Amino acid sequence: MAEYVIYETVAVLQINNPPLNVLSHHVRRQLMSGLQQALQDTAVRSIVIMGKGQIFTAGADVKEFGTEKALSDPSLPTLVEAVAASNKPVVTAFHGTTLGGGVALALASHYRLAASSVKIGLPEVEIGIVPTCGVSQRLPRLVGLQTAVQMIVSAQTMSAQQALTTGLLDKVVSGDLLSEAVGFAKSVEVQALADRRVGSRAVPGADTAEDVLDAARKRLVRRSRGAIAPLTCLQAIQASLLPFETGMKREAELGQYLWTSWQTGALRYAFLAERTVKRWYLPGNKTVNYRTAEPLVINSVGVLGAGTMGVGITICLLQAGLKVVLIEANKTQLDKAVTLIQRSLGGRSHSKQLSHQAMQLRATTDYRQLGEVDLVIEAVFEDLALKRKVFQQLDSVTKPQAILATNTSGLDIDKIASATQRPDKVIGTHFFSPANVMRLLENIYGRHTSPETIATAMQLGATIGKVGVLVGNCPGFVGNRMKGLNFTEAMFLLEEGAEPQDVDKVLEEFGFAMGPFRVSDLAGGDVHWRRRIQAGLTTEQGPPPNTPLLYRQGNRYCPLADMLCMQGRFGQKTGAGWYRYESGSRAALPDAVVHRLILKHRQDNGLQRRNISSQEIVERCLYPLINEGFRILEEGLAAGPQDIDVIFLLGFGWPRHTGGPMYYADKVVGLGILLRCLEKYRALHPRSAHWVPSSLLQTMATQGTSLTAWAAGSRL
Ligand SMILES: CC/C=C\C/C=C/C(=O)SCCNC(=O)CCNC(=O)[C@H](O)C(C)(C)COP(=O)(O)OP(=O)(O)OC[C@H]1O[C@@H](n2cnc3c(N)ncnc32)[C@H](O)[C@@H]1OP(=O)(O)O
Repeated sequence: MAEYVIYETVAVLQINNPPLNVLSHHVRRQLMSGLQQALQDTAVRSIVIMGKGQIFTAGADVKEFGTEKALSDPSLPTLVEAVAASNKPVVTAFHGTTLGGGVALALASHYRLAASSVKIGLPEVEIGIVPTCGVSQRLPRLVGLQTAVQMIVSAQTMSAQQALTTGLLDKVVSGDLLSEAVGFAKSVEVQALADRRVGSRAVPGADTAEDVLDAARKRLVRRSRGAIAPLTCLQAIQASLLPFETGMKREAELGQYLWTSWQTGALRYAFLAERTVKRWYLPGNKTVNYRTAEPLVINSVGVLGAGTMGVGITICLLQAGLKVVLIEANKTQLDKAVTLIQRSLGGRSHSKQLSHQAMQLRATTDYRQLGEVDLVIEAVFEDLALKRKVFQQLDSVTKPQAILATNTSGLDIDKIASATQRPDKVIGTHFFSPANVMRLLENIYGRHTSPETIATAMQLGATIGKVGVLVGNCPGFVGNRMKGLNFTEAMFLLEEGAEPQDVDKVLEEFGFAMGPFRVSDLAGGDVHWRRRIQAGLTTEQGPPPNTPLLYRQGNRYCPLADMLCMQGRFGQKTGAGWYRYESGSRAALPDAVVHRLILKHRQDNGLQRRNISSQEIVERCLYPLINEGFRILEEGLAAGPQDIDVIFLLGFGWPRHTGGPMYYADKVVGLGILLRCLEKYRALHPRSAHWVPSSLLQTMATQGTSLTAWAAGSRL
């Protein structure tokens, strides 16, 4: 709701819709009625709009989007224009965070005041919409095109000081916001309003406008990769160079275009899915969930292994204010790690002083120092035997109630847990590299993992700023199990006629930051080669004895990746992989050596080259992965499609504007079409088991059920 209070001549309208004061329909109705009351009351000479609670407002109510309420009277645009038309001065005074529609209200007001700690932002582009309600027209008039482009297209927040400097704010206050705002409103009651209306101003620096817009357009064409919102937002900003009323009409047209696009739905879904997965439960037993399980309090964490992952994990733990004991047997490696950590936390660069966070780190070669920690994250080399040995040791040196987490990207959690006397306290915490940057944490529960252990790992993820997704235990877990198929098919495409750069280009145009071959070169081809060797699919010298070159363990197999690794071509780190790299450069250059290798492989094995369409590349690389996602749901290894989608959005660079693999299958491709496509490729490639459609997909496609609707119904 919104509250209405009079302070002498000032009417104060306070939004009170906890926790985030979103501008839901009932709030808009009350704000509108308060505004009308203030305009009619002759004793009122000025109006203040502000928020109660922790923030001013998180903007329009995203959960209302797509429902009748979003457009019900008064809609947000109607309310904003009523504020703009007020013949009494309106002062918007904000604190905490002010986003989207909140900024629209402020820009329509005659004066803007903010607490010094405020963060102001326009996240609309991230949910695929134009900042309408006049934002794209008023903001450039107030702060200039350059800053408007920066704010609208990057969606980054601005501090109060920056907002003051750019002219977005009239005043930053440090005292009590309500009394400051009331005092300020009183002081402007006699001022003329005409030149306070932002819509009546001209855009400053209009003579350099084309240069600014051109540069932004070029940047966005390069970066957007299929997402339509950023360029559409830029078009709306460009319209601010037109007369205000014409620009507002253009803003509305562009707003409508995005509002009705499928990408908006996908981006909104992604926003909500990231929050939905926090409400975790065991797919097979919903009684074990975020409400019933209590996390342990974690004050100190041990990290075992000071390699790249161990360092990244340590940094995020320290950044969250936790105490960390970092253990590494190799003293040189340990010292190197400590330097990296201290540098990353901002200590030691200009002074001898360590940052407070860095001081919470104890680095040692002595395992026994783990005696007092509440939880250990093991981050040693990805080798089951080694991890089992380490867990045995951990079991004996840590206190009995300590939780033991393993950072593995696919090893069996139960086998690791069985090396200890406390399998109930063992859990997988799969961090993604770089661990201090990537927001995903895939948490894997084993057969014996207790609800308390799960709750603690999920809570720890939130504490260190990650989005934790709970999944069941299977080879590769959810992410790598699905992702592996993408690479498998990408290689088959090479056998059939494509080059690595063809496949990468198509998937980059689809929206991935990097195609599978560039990713492989970045990650290092040897990592997966070792895994294939461990799985008995290949050896360091080539196929295992008596094994056909193109088939392994009953399935079609492409040996090209193994052949590259046997030549020491591991990717960027060796200067050559699927591409070649000139010294010191990360630019992937097509390599004649790889071209000839593929050609010879085709000739030696009688593989016919054919032209492969972009559509086939997309279908072949993505549909098996999606099919595997259905199998994962069927096997009860993920609570819902949102969990899988969040894993791919945050861990594997899946283009956000498509919502994630499961949303994309459901809402963009269509389950019926997906099923028919899988059946087509299954007939063409009978020796690849991943083309066999999952029974869940078959049932849903045949019954015409929507996956996302089914999931929304079953979620806690
Ligand atoms: C019709 C007019 C069209 C255009 C003009 C106006 C457009 C807009 O205003 S679009 C909306 C712009 N705002 C956002 O996109 C807000 C995004 N929200 C956030 O960034 C964060 O929520 C936050 C920084 C504001 C707070 O973060 P945090 O404290 O971590 O909380 P959570 O993110 O976990 O959120 C808690 C809870 O609130 C729900 N929520 C957040 N924002 C909105 C919103 N704008 N509308 C509806 N609900 C919102 C969020 O989903 C969480 O709830 P659940 O756990 O139930 O999902």
